[in-house]
Amino acid sequence: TNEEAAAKAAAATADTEGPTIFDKIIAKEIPSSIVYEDDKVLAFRDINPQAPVHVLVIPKVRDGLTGLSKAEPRHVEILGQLLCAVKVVAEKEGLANGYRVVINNGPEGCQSVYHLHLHVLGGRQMKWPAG
Ligand SMILES: CCNC(=O)OC[C@H]1O[C@@H](n2cnc3c(=O)[nH]c(N)nc32)[C@H](O)[C@@H]1O
Repeated sequence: TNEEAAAKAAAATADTEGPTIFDKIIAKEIPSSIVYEDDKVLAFRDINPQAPVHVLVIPKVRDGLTGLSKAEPRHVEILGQLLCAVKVVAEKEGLANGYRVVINNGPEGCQSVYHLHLHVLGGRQMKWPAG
C-alpha cells in the first residue's frame, strides 16, 4: 500500500538516531490520548488507528532503543516493563477476546518512528499471517 511504501521510504532515509515525534509526546509538548503511564513507560493511542483499539507502548527514555534490533543487556528490565504495560493496556481497553502485539523493526518491518514502540491492536478479529 501507499502507507507501506511511505513507511519504507521514510525508514530508508530516516535519521534513525535523531529525535522523534515521540520525544514531544513524552514531554507533553504535543497532545496525545494517554492510556497508561508510569515512571518508565508511556502508552498512548495511535494517530492513525488500524483497529478499534490501537495503542503504542514506549519507553520514556530511549537510551539507544531506536528499535528492537538495538536492544542490549542493559535494556532487559525496560523490555520487560514494556511487555507488562502491554498487558495492562489490553486489560484497560477490555481486550478480553484477544489482541495483537507488533514491533516493527527497520525498513522492511515498515518502522517509521525510530523510538522503540509496541503496537497493541484489538477490538476486531485480527488476521494471520499479518503480511
Ligand atoms: C507504520 C507502522 N510503523 C511505525 O513505526 O509505527 C509508528 C506509529 O506511530 C504513529 N504515529 C506517528 N506520529 C504520531 C503522532 O504524532 N501521534 C501519535 N499518537 N501516533 C503517531 C503512526 O500512526 C504509526 O502507527
